[in-house]
Amino acid sequence: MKLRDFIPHLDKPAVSGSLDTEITGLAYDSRNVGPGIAFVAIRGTHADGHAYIGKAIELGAAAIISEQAPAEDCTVPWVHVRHSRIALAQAAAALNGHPAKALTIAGVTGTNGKTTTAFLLHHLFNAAQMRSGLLGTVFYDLGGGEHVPATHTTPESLEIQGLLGSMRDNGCRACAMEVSSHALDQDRVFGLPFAAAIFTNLTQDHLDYHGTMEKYFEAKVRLFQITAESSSRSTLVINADDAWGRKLIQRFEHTGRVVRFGFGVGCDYRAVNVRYDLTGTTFELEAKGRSFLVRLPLIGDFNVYNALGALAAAQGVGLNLREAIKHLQNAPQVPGRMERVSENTRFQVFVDYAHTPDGIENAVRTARALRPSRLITVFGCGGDRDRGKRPKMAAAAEAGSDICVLTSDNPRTEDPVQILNDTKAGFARPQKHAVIVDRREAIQTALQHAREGDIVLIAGKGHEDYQDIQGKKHPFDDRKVARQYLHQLKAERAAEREEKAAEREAMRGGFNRPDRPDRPDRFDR
Ligand SMILES: CC(=O)N[C@H]1[C@@H](OP(=O)(O)OP(=O)(O)OC[C@H]2O[C@@H](n3ccc(=O)[nH]c3=O)[C@H](O)[C@@H]2O)O[C@H](CO)[C@@H](O)[C@@H]1O[C@H](C)C(=O)N[C@@H](C)C(=O)N[C@H](CCC(=O)O)C(=O)O
Ligand SMILES: Nc1ncnc2c1ncn2[C@@H]1O[C@H](COP(=O)(O)OP(=O)(O)OP(=O)(O)O)[C@@H](O)[C@H]1O
Ligand SMILES: N[C@H](CCC[C@H](N)C(=O)O)C(=O)O
Ligand SMILES: [Mg+2]
Repeated sequence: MKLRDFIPHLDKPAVSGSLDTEITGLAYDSRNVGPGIAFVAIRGTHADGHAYIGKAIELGAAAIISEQAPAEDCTVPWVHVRHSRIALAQAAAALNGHPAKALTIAGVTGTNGKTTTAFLLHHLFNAAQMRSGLLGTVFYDLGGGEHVPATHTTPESLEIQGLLGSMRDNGCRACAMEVSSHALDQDRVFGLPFAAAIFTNLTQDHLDYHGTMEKYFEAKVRLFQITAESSSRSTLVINADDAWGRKLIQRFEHTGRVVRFGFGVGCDYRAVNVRYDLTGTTFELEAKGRSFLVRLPLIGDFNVYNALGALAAAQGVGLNLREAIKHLQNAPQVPGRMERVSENTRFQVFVDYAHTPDGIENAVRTARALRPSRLITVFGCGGDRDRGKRPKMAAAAEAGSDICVLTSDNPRTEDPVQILNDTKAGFARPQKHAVIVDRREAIQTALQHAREGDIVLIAGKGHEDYQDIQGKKHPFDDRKVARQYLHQLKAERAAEREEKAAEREAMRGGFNRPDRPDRPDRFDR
């Protein structure tokens, strides 16, 4: 593409240099610049990309897109824009041939439930023969049969546009994507024509980044602004049981495109008569004046919300509701979300991604609903993240569990012991719980102490396969660690049983077996 081809897609840019310059790619990091690449300078939380323009020119940048005007003696083509993040999103869309136009995109935002809801929608699209991509925390599915590891829940606009381009090239017609508050704040999804937006809920998280709940909420609101503006037929699917959800409804009620979901009276998609078992949930859906029986192979009342949101959005973008309900019963297990890792054991073990006070409260309540003899909860709090949530997570874990085992969860650059101390402060009865820095040891201790009928809930890391310590990702997967140890315990217990059986056999042989003269019966002596 020539530089001139980008210009109509940008907002009133001031251009200097040759418009015939060939641009083969874009980069927002100077370290990825080379000949043919236009460098887009963006301001970040740690650095200002404008400080790296010199570096980008040294590396052969074909052009610069910047919020600053060029120096008078600058010879490199220069595009001066008002917002370089927005320019990045616009230029990336143009470079990839506006792939979003070929896709029905549904965006999911909220503190908890984005991954699960996006998974459900992705499944519903595919089951309706509408090949779908997926962008989210666990992996990216580009419709080509293989999963791409996720770098972010919602990557930078340049990556998003490239990923959407691959989806389109692979024959996708839809995309279910998680939209994080960071992404909204940083314009990573600028210009995407969302056909539906879903709001799951809003509770405390990421205050290290947003500062206040109000600002965190305002970031979420942007998805609904973008969606409302994207087309006159877009659908705004909002959890009406959530207090912030109701505020959102108030803001967008005038558009006539709000669809409410929840358990409350007055919801357009309402769940009643919910029943749980070890493998899933059954409920009645009241929608459009009709009632449907829904079977969801996921446990937890929070997943009823996720299913309602997914069904409402699916219908909003034109899928048949009855068909969607039928397909929901075959929805996949979301990796690391209330994932049962125990089989044929005397107690149950679940791995879950709860890493907020609300997430912990929900996961613990779900485990409780399965009526364990005791609930043992292993959890920790991430380093370099919202510190205010730490004691609240401890209080939530303690409130629903019989015993907590507090441990590390990605300490990142913080001192793990300090994180444990911050968290422990939220326990009302700290003496009841164990604090074990090493996560493997913590999981093993919980499993070792589990008795028949107990549930061990291992929360916080879900699908993650690493433990981030001082910026280094050490391989660590809660599910593997638990399974390995369960096998070890099983083997040890089998060996113990064999040993006891052998002892009993030996005793019996010694006492009662006249055919063994070497082991005379005690009573014969
Ligand atoms: C807080 C945050 O969102 N940070 C993101 C942000 O980085 P930053 O603002 O710190 O960037 P910076 O280091 O200040 O640099 C500013 C600019 O200078 C450039 N630079 C920098 C150095 C250099 O030598 N040359 C150069 O050009 C950088 O590439 C960047 O463009 O922009 C980067 C590029 O897009 C992101 O990779 C980075 O994500 C970091 C890794 C991160 O951890 N983000 C998390 C918090 C995040 O986004 N999470 C949400 C999910 C949250 C949830 O829902 O739970 C997500 O969507 O994944
Ligand atoms: N609708 C919901 N309401 C409250 N809690 C939920 C809901 N759905 C899931 N959870 C809990 O939150 C955890 C995270 O769920 P999920 O991964 O779907 O959310 P997410 O919004 O994608 O999280 P993240 O922003 O970290 O990617 C789950 O493991 C579960 O414990
Ligand atoms: N998207 C969340 C994930 C948290 C997962 C948890 N394991 C942790 O590290 O705190 C974050 O980056 O804050
Ligand atoms: Mg997620």
